[in-house]
Amino acid sequence: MSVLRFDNVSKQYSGGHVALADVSFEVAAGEMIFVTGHSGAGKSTLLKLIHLAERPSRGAVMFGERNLLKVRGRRVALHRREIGVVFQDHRLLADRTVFDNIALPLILRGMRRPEIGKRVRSVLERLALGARERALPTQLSAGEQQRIGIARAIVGEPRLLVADEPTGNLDPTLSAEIMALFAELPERGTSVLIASHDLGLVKRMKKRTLVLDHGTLADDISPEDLADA
Ligand SMILES: Nc1ncnc2c1ncn2[C@@H]1O[C@H](COP(=O)(O)OP(=O)(O)OP(=O)(O)O)[C@@H](O)[C@H]1O
Repeated sequence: MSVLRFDNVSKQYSGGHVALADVSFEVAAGEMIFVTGHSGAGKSTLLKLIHLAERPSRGAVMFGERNLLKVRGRRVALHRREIGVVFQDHRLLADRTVFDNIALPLILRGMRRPEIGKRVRSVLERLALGARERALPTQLSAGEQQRIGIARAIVGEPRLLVADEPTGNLDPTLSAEIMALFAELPERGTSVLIASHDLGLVKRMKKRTLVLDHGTLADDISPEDLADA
C-alpha cells in the first residue's frame, strides 16, 4: 500500500520559476527514502507540497487515499497532524521547556495531560533526552536541539515523517546518530522521506534515493544500485 504518491507534479512559483517539473513517484508503507540533488533542485519544494506549505501548479499529490488538492481550510491542520516534519533549523520554541516543545502537537490535538506525559517521556527516553526534560532549548547542544525537533515530529506517531536537511548543521558523528534514529521509524509504522544534499551520507544509508535535477526526477535508485551510483 502506498503512503504517498506524486502523479506528474509540477510547481511553478509566482515569479515564474519552475521548481518541479512532471515529478512522479510512490512511497510504500514502511519505506525510508532520500531525496537528493544540487542546491535549488527542488528538494524543499517537494517536501512543502506534502505538508501543504505549498500547492502544486499541476498534477496530484496523494497521501494514502487523500488527494491533497482537496484539502483546504480547517482540514489543512488535520492533515498536518498525520505528518511529522523536521526542519534543519528545528524551529523550537525558545521560551518553552524541552517537555513542552515535544508536548505541543499532542496539546493541539486535545490529548489529556496524563497521556501526554506518558507519550512525551517515552519519546524522551528513546532519544536519550530524559535528563533534559526541564531544560530550555537554548541550554542544549545543536545535536540535542535536533533530537528534540525529531521527538516533536514523532511523538504523535505519524504515518509519514518528512525531514528537510535534518543534519545540515551537525558533525558527521551526530549526523550518523540522527540517521540511525530515522532508520528505526519504519518498523514502528512511520514511513520516512528525507531531503539531503549530502551525497556521502545518502550513500552510506543505502536506502532508495530520488535524485532531482533542476526540478525533474533524474533518477530513482534502489538500495542495491546505490553503491554503484
Ligand atoms: N517561494 C519561492 N518563490 C520563488 N521561487 C522559489 C521559492 N521557493 C523556492 N524557489 C525556487 O525554486 C527552486 C527550488 O527551490 P528549493 O528550495 O525547492 O530547492 P532545494 O533543492 O531545496 O535547494 P537547497 O538545497 O538550496 O535548499 C530554486 O530555484 C528556488 O530559488
